[in-house]
Amino acid sequence: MPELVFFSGTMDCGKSTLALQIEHNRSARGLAGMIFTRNDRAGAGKLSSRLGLVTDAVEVADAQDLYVYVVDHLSQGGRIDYVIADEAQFLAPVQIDQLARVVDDLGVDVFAFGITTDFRSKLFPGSQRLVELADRVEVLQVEALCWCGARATHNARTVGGEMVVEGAQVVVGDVNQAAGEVGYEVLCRRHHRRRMTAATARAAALSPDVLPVSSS
Ligand SMILES: Nc1ncnc2c1ncn2[C@@H]1O[C@H](COP(=O)(O)OP(=O)(O)O)[C@@H](O)[C@H]1O
Ligand SMILES: Cc1cn([C@H]2C[C@H](O)[C@@H](COP(=O)(O)O)O2)c(=O)[nH]c1=O
Repeated sequence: MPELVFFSGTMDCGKSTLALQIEHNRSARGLAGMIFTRNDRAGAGKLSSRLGLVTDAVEVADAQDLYVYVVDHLSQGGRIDYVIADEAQFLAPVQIDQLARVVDDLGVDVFAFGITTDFRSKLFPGSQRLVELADRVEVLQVEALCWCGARATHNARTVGGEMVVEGAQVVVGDVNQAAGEVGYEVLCRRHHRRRMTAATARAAALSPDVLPVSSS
């Protein structure tokens, strides 16, 4: 049975790497994939992983109908055995419905990859629709870690290392950004709730208030 599968996790947990591996394994066996992406850090029309691999992809536009795109490709004699959609959190809910239709009406597997929640721990609309429609939601096996060593489950947006909670839902960026820049850090829920990033935890540990009291 063809499936709509949502591979979800925090930022930096290996989603794009897995997407590239699925693409590699299937194309190595002569299967043809259609790869969609949106707002990849490597630029328009790219699917990239932090491991350095990158491949060309179709950059999805705002109002693009993904079902029609796939049907057009097939009717022009193209072949599509599976679809990969990376950065799927940035797709509109209606585009997720179109991907589900690709599975149901065309019998093509769709593998979608994305983060579930934003920096405020609210669902992205595209991810919400994926959770609602997917045949399976798969959490990636290689877990990203919070600075405390616990499994990271949440994405924090940072400015100069400090967590911020105001701003637009979509700001393309990366983890480990230079000081002063807008970046992201993955945290466990406990530290996301307390807005405690690696930098603020380090600063708190160095604060004189928490140094051991001298006996002299
Ligand atoms: N220098 C490195 N050596 C080994 N693994 C790395 C290195 N840099 C990144 N990674 C791996 O790549 C993962 C990020 O992969 P990526 O596909 O870009 O993540 P995602 O798409 O989920 O944001 C990290 O969690 C880590 O496992
Ligand atoms: C939490 C959060 C993330 N983003 C952006 C930042 C990155 O460009 C992508 C996630 O990419 P990754 O391959 O999973 O690392 O999403 C955003 O726009 N808004 C957010 O709240």
